[in-house]
Amino acid sequence: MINIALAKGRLAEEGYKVFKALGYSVPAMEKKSRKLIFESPEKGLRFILVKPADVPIYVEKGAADLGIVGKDTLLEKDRNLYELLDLGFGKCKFSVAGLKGEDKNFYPGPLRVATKYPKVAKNYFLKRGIAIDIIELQGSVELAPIIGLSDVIVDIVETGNTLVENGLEVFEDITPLSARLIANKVSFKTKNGVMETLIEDIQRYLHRQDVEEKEEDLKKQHFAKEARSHAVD
Ligand SMILES: Nc1ncnc2c1ncn2[C@@H]1O[C@H](COP(=O)(O)OP(=O)(O)OP(=O)(O)O)[C@@H](O)[C@H]1O
Ligand SMILES: O=P(O)(O)OC[C@H]1O[C@H](OP(=O)(O)OP(=O)(O)O)[C@H](O)[C@@H]1O
Repeated sequence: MINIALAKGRLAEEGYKVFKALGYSVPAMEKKSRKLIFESPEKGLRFILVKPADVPIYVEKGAADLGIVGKDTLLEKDRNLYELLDLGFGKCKFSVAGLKGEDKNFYPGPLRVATKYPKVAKNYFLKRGIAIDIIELQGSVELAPIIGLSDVIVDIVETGNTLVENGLEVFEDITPLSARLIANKVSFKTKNGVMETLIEDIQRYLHRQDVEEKEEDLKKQHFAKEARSHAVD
């Protein structure tokens, strides 16, 4: 049996879609419920739904053989495991942001930084040689600069809507992020045959997705060109 830890929330949904597309569906998972564990003995899989921040520890300790989690969580938790694949969904970035128009020179500091990701923030500002005070929050970090709790935030930005709607803007981008497939180091060796098949299946699926996306882009470009040429006629 292969145990797979999925980060409850947006990544679990996308992650499950990958397994479903590969024929490893577990119909019970598609129903709305409060269940946290789903087995498919005939397919040799068991999915467990855990808090995003807990996925790395489940995998490091071997409670899960595989996991799907954001690169943001991997950078923050820094656990001893294998990062196998970039799954291409859950795309966003880590940024430093603050009140619009207040992108001040960060010196002399210390800069007050509100974040759910203290390790990432410390590493980033350490490399920049900027002294900081971390204000660790569990969410809604965009509030901190608005009410004067911090000078800036370090957080995930996807569309940028949360920043805009709260009168903030990106000052600096730190790094791009996306969902990753991770593995327990021992399971990777001992359950090698089954794991390898699963990983190869996922790789083939990602490749197909990539090709389909490129074809779709080409089609869009073609139609846009046609529309432009008709407009000129
Ligand atoms: N706006 C976003 N766009 C794309 N991916 C995101 C976005 N926000 C978060 N993610 C990714 O999804 C993961 C899970 O985020 P989600 O919002 O579901 O849970 P969370 O708020 O981090 O955790 P919790 O449920 O414990 O509060 C993040 O770790 C990140 O990789
Ligand atoms: O750029 P956007 O598309 O607006 O997305 C960014 C928002 O998404 C995440 O919040 P989440 O929904 O996880 O809520 P949280 O504040 O509880 O972390 C992140 O912390 C930002 O607040």
